Amino acid sequence: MSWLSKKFAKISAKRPRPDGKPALSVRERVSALKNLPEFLRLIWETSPSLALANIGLRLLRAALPVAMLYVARLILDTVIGLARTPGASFTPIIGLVGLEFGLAIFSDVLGRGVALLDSLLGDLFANRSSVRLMEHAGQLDLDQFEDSVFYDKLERARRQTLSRTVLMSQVLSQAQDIITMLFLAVGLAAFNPWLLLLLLVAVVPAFLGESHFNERSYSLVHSWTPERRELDYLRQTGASDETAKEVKIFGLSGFLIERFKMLSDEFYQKNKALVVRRAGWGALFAAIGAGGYYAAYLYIIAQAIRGHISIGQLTFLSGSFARMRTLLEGILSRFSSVAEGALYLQDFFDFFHLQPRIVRTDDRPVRPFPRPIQQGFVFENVGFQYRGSSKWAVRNLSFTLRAGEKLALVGENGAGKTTLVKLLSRLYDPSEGRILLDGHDLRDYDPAELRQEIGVIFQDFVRFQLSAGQNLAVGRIEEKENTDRIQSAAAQSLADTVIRKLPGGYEQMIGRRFAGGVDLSGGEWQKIALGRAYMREAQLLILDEPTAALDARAEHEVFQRFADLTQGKTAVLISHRFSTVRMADRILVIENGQFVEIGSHEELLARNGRYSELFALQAAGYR
Ligand SMILES: Nc1ncnc2c1ncn2[C@@H]1O[C@H](COP(=O)(O)OP(=O)(O)OP(=O)(O)O)[C@@H](O)[C@H]1O
Repeated sequence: MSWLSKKFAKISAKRPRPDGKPALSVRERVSALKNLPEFLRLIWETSPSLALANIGLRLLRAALPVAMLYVARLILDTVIGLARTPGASFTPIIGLVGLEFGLAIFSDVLGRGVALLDSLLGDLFANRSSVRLMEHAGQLDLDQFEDSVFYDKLERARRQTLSRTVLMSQVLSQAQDIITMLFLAVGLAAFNPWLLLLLLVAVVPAFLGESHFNERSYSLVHSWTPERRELDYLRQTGASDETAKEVKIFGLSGFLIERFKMLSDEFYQKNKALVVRRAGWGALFAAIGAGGYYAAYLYIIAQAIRGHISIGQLTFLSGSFARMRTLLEGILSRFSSVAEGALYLQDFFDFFHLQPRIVRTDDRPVRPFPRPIQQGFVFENVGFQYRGSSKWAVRNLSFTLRAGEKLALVGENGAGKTTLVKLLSRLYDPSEGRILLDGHDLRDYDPAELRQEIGVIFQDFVRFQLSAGQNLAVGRIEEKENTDRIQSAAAQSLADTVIRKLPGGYEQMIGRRFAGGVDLSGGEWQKIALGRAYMREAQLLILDEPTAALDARAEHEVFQRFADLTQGKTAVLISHRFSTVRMADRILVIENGQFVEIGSHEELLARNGRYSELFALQAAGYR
């Protein structure tokens, strides 16, 4: 078995069988309907005026079919009457035909009005949902983004924002058709109530079939969310500017395509089996429905032949029956797709029910943030495990980051340096132990205020596809219009030398994603990202390998400036270059997430421990 097929077999084994027992019980499906009131409330809030207009037009539309059938009946009876009376006047028939014409035009106008309002309301709703989605995602914790179950929820919610507008039209059309049905049912019941029963017999099998297949289809799509996400990822990786370079160099195209084909083919086959069965059963149920209609038709014809009803009534009744059958079929099958839509809605709401844990809560009194920080940060036996990982990324970490000191973190790849920085900025909370700021747990401060006081530039900083000025301004987005501040941050981080060379200066779009964008070298991007740290008036600055891509001269200059510009501020530096590290007041060495030693460059060299060993190793490389 190849590596790929083994991995695939593992995935398939984990997934509930879509063609086996349904993933969701009937009770769950019915209970999903409880999401509809909340959904309708959201639609109403999107635009009460559009929603009201929509309901008004639909109510009018609901009454039209019965009115049109009734006019048609009058026309026929009048025609037959006129045919039997030689020399009779045409006037009544012209009036009736004119009325039917008017109703037809009115119906068309109403139909277009409803479609227009649906589309406007749907667009507004989709926009509003996307905004809510982004707002909510912005409040969630970083570790929630690193969890694949969360990602599946996010993915389903994202897909929902657009397709829910379809559900909206369906729910409204459902209400409209039910009202039309009631009007028609009154006429039919007055003639013979048994016809209503016959109608149900003709339609119910189709409804049951539809609901069954809808549920299967939902289970299939639901259980395939991770793979569909992978398919999107493969499609994106196989054809995007960001990956093109490595895909080409390593000849990965075939590998990606093979994986894509395998996954997409399996989904296609599963889905095909389902739709083929659905089509077969659908045809059978449609035949039962047609049988019911023709039985009723025969009965009504017999009544007309016996002279119990007029020809006009015959048309009215058979028209009502045919119309009701289509309506009822539509209502019932729409009911199951509304129920299905409500299931998807559950995913949408599930995402919004996810709550961040790192928030300001009422059960802990919030301390005002110290300005300035007096003592500093104390790590007390801090340990952290990433979600879903049994390994400790850091453990038993105890040390002090004094106020105003420059602390460098040294350790091999994977030692836990970035994790430590994420704990310091409360992107995560420790799994054990605690971090104190001026003697109080970090959790006693407002996380938003804490983050305002911390400026972090990560090694994998984001290359925003925005203008050069905006790329700096993201460090303090409230100041995006403050050109003086942006330019001074650029000067401090040496980004000004990069921006000066750009044809559009600060307005120049950078990155290649959009038209007119200019790409930068790794070091140039880094200088710009570094400028973000200077945009902030943070008391604690953290630079996680901020100079890795800089040349030796630029790095030296950056750190000279950094030392000057952060006078009196607390700073944490992560670097693999000892020439940089030695500039710090103290150096903390960690290994496999554990504390090894701490002290100044000279102290650590004198101690002859791990630091001096690593230092000697790097120095040897330069000799
Ligand atoms: N999001 C994550 N989920 C699970 N494990 C993670 C995650 N990020 C890091 N780790 C693990 O935690 C440990 C510490 O990683 P960390 O990124 O803190 O190391 P680092 O010292 O910054 O490394 P480097 O010098 O390579 O940047 C590593 O074993 C890593 O595999």
